[in-house]
Amino acid sequence: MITTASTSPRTVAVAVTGVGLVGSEFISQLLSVSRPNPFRIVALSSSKHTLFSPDGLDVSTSSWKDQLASAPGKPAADLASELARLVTPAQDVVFVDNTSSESVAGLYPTLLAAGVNVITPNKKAFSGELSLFEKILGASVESGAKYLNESTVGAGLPIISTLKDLVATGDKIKKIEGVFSGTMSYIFNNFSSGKEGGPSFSSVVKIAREKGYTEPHPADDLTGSDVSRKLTILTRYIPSLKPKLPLPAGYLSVPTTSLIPATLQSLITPEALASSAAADAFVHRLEGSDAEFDKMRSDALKDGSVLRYPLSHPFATSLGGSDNIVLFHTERYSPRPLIVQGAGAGAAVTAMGVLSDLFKLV
Ligand SMILES: NC(=O)C1=CN([C@@H]2O[C@H](COP(=O)(O)OP(=O)(O)OC[C@H]3O[C@@H](n4cnc5c(N)ncnc54)[C@H](OP(=O)(O)O)[C@@H]3O)[C@@H](O)[C@H]2O)C=CC1
Ligand SMILES: N[C@@H](CC=O)C(=O)O
Ligand code: NA
Repeated sequence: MITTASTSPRTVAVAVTGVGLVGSEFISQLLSVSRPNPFRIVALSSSKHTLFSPDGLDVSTSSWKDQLASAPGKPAADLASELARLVTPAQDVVFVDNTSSESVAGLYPTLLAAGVNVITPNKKAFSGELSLFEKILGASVESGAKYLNESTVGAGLPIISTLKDLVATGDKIKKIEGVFSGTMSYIFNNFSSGKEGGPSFSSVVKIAREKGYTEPHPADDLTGSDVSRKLTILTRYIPSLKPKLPLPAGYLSVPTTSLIPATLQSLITPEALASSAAADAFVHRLEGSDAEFDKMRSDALKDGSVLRYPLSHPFATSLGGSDNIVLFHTERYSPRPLIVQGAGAGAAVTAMGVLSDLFKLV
């Protein structure tokens, strides 16, 4: 819980779990916060190694990776218990989950119940079983600890905060439309730009991955499940759309069309989606389907379309890079919608969203 009335300067104990693309960039941004930096890093952890010091780690941008690599492991649940013990009326504790792990997401209710704030770009807890989401809400209300997840939709773009503000101030959401995938945006902006020919589909997916736009396994983007998760997250902030319990296992409310070629379908299993070796193999195998995607591109052009919209649609040519665009049509923002647009994927903008959530807490 964050309080404002205090006579001594407060510091905030921050534990960072997941030090991949977004996590590393987040640590770098956090360590670069201008003085006085209110944040003290008490833990850094990957799935194999954990650095933990209740008084604050002595780490720098150039040293933390080596320090972490030589540290022993600690299960995330044990770290959660240690963090719970750090919560006192004088000390705020924040758990920052930069993984895409469901098991780490499953710890949020326990952390929140113990008064540990949770900040994350991980979509799993907010787009999976509704019962987990409800436990998160309940634990947060009961203890006063906050959870903030701006980067789960549109990376650092203010989409969740905008939606929450609209709802909290009594506006009525009529429709939300947009482009919710940085990866899809990048792929289609570069693969099918409305001109004859162009790069191969697999090469563009590979570059999107190298640029850090894709999920750890790019199939999570190409199946549409990443977009489905984001839309599910948004629906949960719209009171009139709140689904009713009980929901079937694995429930996701938003159906999407998959771009995975039929020949590669068998590679997409839950185990594969959690494996970086499987992700490498998948991207490699995608080359075998390039001719299929070339044909889709030229067929679309013959119909006066790019591979997502007719050329006349504003989204067809007005977006570049990994841009997302979200149009909120509401009672107040009508007939012209409130529009949020900008890069919707990549380490820098995602970590910025996570760090800005941290600033919102203090
Ligand atoms: N990339 C982007 O543009 C955006 C990403 N996001 C989200 O940000 C999150 C991170 O993405 P990204 O950095 O690209 O993914 P990465 O795969 O690069 O990083 C995730 C890290 O989590 C670690 N990890 C996995 N399980 C655990 C665990 N149990 N405990 C500690 N660490 C663990 C993995 O490493 P190891 O197993 O080696 O420890 C890995 O390094 C994801 O949830 C993603 O959906 C959200 C918006 C945009
Ligand atoms: N893989 C995602 C990253 C952000 O959520 C995307 O491409 O949008
Ligand atoms: Na966002």
